[in-house]
Amino acid sequence: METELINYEKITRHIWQNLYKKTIPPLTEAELDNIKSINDEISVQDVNDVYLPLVQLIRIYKKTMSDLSFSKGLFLQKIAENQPFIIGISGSVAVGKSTTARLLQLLLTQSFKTSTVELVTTDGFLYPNQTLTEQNILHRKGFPESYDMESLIRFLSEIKAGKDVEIPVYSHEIYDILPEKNLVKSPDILIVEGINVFQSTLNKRLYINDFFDFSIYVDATEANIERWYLERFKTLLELAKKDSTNYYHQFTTLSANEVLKMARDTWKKVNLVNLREFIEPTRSRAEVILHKDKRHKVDKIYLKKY
Ligand SMILES: Nc1ncnc2c1ncn2[C@@H]1O[C@H](COP(=O)(O)OP(=O)(O)O)[C@@H](O)[C@H]1O
Ligand SMILES: CC(C)(COP(=O)(O)O)[C@@H](O)C(=O)NCCC(=O)O
Repeated sequence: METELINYEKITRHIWQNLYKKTIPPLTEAELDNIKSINDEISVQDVNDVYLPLVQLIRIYKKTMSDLSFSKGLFLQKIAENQPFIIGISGSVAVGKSTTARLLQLLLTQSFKTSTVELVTTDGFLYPNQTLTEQNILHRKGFPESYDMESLIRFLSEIKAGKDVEIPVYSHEIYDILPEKNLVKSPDILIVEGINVFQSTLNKRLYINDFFDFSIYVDATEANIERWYLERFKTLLELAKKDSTNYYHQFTTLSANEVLKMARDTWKKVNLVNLREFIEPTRSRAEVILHKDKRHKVDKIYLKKY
């Protein structure tokens, strides 16, 4: 990991948490309640020590992006359009991407009071089960070939151009793309979260990173991520018990041991393979790497130097 991250500044939590400490106002009760509504396990200490300084850093990137775009406009003797600021968040399945993304959406909404902040997950760009089955790659769901990357890039390009865009939605409950679409109204800030956001189209001509103004990789050890995956799997099955339309309902009659075996199998044969072959190799495309310990507490931060 250390040579791979040669162009990163490694920052301990202790140093990071003291950055900007005096300029950040403490969270209000209402703001704390909002955070707990995302996931009541999120540590308030982490929000204060790690995520609020991160928001300050994003503020710097946003200002720089807008200054550059203004200067480019002067050079071209054209009035620069206001472009949305796009943040990409990647990492393994079950590492905590969606929790981080929702937390960041909330903190950015609170911090940039006049800006709209939208969040999109890239699972909506998975091919529908029918297409995956026709191509005999249903078992490869989550791997690069299972995503319609051209569509994802078209979406990002339209958002950059300031348009409202309709996108497909994936349901974990149904385990497929839903028939209805979601309208993403042209935002000031867009967060795009998914295992594939630092990857390219299959022909390697276009890289999704080119659309990002800031990017985060959420990192942890394989053993911890596996544990979070297994725990989440158990919760999903619990929730599916009463809902016969849920994809996981069919597994709710299995014994606890059988469930554990099945989840371990999926982790080992699908998600771990995907992590090692296609997700972790994209880690060094992120501006910031947030490394979490076994309790989801961020213990190390890496910031790209150049
Ligand atoms: N900061 C956090 N604090 C506590 N639990 C977390 C945190 N981030 C993620 N989790 C838990 O870890 C599991 C995986 O998180 P999730 O955001 O669903 O991952 P991903 O979107 O990467 O698949 C979930 O059970 C979630 O509740
Ligand atoms: C839909 C996904 C490919 C996307 O992962 P996510 O962006 O939700 O982390 C993944 O959650 C998934 O379903 N993988 C297939 C193997 C499994 O059922 O875990």
